[in-house]
Amino acid sequence: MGMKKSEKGSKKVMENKKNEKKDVGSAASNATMENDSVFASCSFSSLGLRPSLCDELREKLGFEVPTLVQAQAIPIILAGRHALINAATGTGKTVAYLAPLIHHLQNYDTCIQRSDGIFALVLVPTRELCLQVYEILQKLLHRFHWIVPGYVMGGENRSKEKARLRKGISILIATPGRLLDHLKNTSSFLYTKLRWIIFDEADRILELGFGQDIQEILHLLGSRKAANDNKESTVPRNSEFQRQNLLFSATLNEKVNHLAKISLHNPVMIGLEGKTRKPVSTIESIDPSEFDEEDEVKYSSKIPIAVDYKIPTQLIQRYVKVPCGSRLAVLLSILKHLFERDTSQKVVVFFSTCDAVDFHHSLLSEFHFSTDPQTKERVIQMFLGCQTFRLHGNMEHEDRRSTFQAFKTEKSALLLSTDVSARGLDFPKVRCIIQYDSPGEATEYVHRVGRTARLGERGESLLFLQPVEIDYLQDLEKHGVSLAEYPLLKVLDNFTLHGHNKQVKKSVFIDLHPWVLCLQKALESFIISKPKMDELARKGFCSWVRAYTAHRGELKRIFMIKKLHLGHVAKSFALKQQPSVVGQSFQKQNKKRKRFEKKNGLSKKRKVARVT
Ligand SMILES: Nc1ncnc2c1ncn2[C@@H]1O[C@H](COP(=O)(O)OP(=O)(O)OP(=O)(O)O)[C@@H](O)[C@H]1O
Repeated sequence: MGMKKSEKGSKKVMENKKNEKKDVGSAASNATMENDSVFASCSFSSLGLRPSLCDELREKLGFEVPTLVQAQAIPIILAGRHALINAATGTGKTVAYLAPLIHHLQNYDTCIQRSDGIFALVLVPTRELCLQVYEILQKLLHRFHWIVPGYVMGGENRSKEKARLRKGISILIATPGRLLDHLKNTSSFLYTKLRWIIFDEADRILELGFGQDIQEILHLLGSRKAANDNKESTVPRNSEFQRQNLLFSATLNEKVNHLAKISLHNPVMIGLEGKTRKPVSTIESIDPSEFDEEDEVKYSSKIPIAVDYKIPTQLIQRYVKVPCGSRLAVLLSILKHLFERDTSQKVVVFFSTCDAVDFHHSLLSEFHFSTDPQTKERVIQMFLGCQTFRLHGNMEHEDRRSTFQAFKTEKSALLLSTDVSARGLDFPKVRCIIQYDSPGEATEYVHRVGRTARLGERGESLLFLQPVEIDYLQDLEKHGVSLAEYPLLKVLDNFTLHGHNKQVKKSVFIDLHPWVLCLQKALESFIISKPKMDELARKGFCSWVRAYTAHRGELKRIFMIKKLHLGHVAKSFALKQQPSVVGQSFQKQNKKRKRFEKKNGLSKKRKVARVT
């Protein structure tokens, strides 16, 4: 390779670096930082990217101008700085890191070769995100055929991955577990020329419990420094370049702090306005030359964490308060309303467990409904006329892959998913996000709703809360997220029940609303008539209760299983009775709940509410 062999090559790299540093300032002045706009008023070439790459961005991805985060991050990354980048969901962070890598790799004097091994490593939390980044990379590298993209991830065939690594990959996208596996067991995996390590959705990687793996990966790659020390690991490596590590997420929390400390050297912060000692609202203020030794110590010892999360300003965020026993009927009603309002649209519903996804998926794929049970000639039709997909971590790898691709390309469809879809996935034209099971941490709320309203497009989100969970809104408020109430009764009143819709006085109580009662009855009859569905409902119920008890920290106070009536939870799975074989722990929880109700006089209140 050129720069390894020739002095001229390395001189050129140095010269390029100097020019890149100069470019930081000039690009900065071109990027207009308007708060409400997604795009910057400058061109990709003014950020310092090579013309051929700018052509590729335009021709292969259709990107004419950079987004704001791209305008901020690209010059910094081109300048070789470590960076921590925080920007709202759907604002173009992927290309913000891919473009500078490709710029550098196409810039080398002599073309890089497969035998050089990897130059850049992108770590992502999920398989779907791995594939998504790989696809974008493939498109961007179309004309730069000598730069080889590749991926390794859980679920794939190890030997095939080994073979691909042996042949050589220049930019590798990986999930942490599988990467560590190859680092330890694939002798032909060459990473002596590794120059960039990028953590996409850094906080999620850590939340998924990959912290230990990441430390080991950084250590094996020779890119880890001790937490209290700015020196990098002494693991030998053969690289003419300085390492450059980058951390990206729409939500940076305390967990990222340690990772930043051990992996970033004198980082530039982007998108943490007001939280850093030096404001970073303009690029000029983060000119690398401004950083001194004192900054370095401060920045590396404590990364400022944004308290307020960035949510697309055009997103309409609402919550709906639903009594536990009516949750299922209300979910189905809202979905029906959405797909009748707009027959061509995409909606994602988030659940807390894989079993809950399976149950609701089977139900929605099979449930028929007639609003007129009296007439002889009943018109029985599918309750929802749209195509329904499911996605979760317990699915077969290939099913997961095909669902992900199919939902991407569909024009109108419903996706039922666990949080495996919450991070980074870019499904075009998703119009509405429903969080049927609450997300727990506010960060997850932000990422789930971030699957809509991407890149300035419109979108709406709806959070289901039970009356006893309503304090969760305050938790979101603490992060600057406020939600308006969804007009549920108005939506329910619009459904017609043949035979008695005009006469029936509409109820102000959701659980006594005639439409809800009728639908709930039909759902329960449907489940009872299908043993397979009944089994799925029971499994869904059990895993839901387990997940509910797993809320952590502060949230335990809000999501308390003992505040719930398990019979009502069973109703939300269209089960007439609470499953009897639910294990000792649930029975214990039930007793606890009863004691709690007795102590707080809740059971009386409940009875009163039912009478009214
Ligand atoms: N400069 C651009 N011009 C037009 N479209 C763009 C541009 N940059 C990115 N996009 C598009 O914007 C969408 C969001 O981009 P991307 O997935 O990179 O966002 P993100 O910030 O990483 O989101 P998340 O936080 O959810 O991971 C994608 O569909 C992408 O193709």
